[in-house]
Amino acid sequence: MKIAIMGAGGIGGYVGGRLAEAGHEVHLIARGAHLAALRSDGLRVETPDGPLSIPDIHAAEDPAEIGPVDIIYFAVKLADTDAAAARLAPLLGPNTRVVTVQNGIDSKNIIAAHTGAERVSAGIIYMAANITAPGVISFLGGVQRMVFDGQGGNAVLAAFAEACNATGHLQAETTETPDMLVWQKFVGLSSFSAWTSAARLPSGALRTHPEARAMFRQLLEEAHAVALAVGHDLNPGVIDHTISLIDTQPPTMKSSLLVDIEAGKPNEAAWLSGRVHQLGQELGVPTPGHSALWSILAPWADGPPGPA
Ligand SMILES: NC(=O)C1=CN([C@@H]2O[C@H](COP(=O)(O)OP(=O)(O)OC[C@H]3O[C@@H](n4cnc5c(N)ncnc54)[C@H](OP(=O)(O)O)[C@@H]3O)[C@@H](O)[C@H]2O)C=CC1
Ligand SMILES: CC(C)(CO)C(=O)C(=O)O
Repeated sequence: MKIAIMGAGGIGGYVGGRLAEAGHEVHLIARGAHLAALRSDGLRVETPDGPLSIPDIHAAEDPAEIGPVDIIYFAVKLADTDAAAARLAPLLGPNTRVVTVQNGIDSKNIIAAHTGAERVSAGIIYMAANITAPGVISFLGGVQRMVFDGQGGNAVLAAFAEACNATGHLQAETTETPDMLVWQKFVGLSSFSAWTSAARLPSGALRTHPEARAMFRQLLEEAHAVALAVGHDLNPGVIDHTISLIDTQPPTMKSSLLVDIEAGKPNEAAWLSGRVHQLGQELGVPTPGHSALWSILAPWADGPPGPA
């Protein structure tokens, strides 16, 4: 398949690298020092099973250099979504689909405003990866699973899921109920990311602490109540499911939000815990835990606060 990766960071760089390794025509869209390194030295992905190196990966800044593709795998941070989606036109052919597994509940609508809703397949990804140096992605190991909208058996999306599975690393499936999955992840991740980021601690140090553990459940309950108020009839089992998921992951696990804060980067808190707080206010659903943690995280949303 011909695949463009819009945003070749932790997620996009890893997924693009695996698909290129499997022989697909993958074009990474990047910028700045990362683009320069991709062009001069290629892509390097560090994994617990050893490094993956693709010296001749295609890397471009301008989508017009690439032309129409089968799949646009859309993986910029949420704050960059509108600007990046506005640049997709040269990549669109008659059957092109845009797969977004970005966190939060907003990316589908933002992208659709530029491409038309029929092209956008939204979903979720469970994996942890980040850029550790220009041209270098680090995958920490563990789960690497994505699920995205199959749009009633769309052939391009089905072929993309098959291509991912055939890498022997990525696990992909399509679903006909993507909103349910996106909201389930939103409930879990808005809570997990605020919990780990406000404490500046990985999950292991929090999940064994009784008060911190109780706060995680409270955050999940609040986000679940917001989802119900919006009209997403999520099973309350999502709360225990998320807790047991976190309990079975390595104790060193951090949210991508905490990784960004520690790296001094802008972060997605406004789209996660901040969004739970905002929806709670609008819908009259109490969210005291999220509101408190969002007030702690908000000054860091655009990067480290300046001097007082
Ligand atoms: N990382 C993770 O473990 C997980 C992330 N996610 C979600 O996946 C999405 C992507 O996250 P992640 O991979 O961490 O993000 P990264 O910040 O690692 O990568 C995004 C990349 O996109 C680049 N970019 C942004 N805008 C443009 C543009 N207009 N043109 C070219 N390049 C651009 C960024 O460049 P620059 O650095 O210059 O801004 C950066 O290199 C997010 O929504 C995140 O929540 C979901 C699950 C886990
Ligand atoms: C918790 C995790 C790593 C699960 O994929 C995630 O989605 C994130 O931190 O953004």
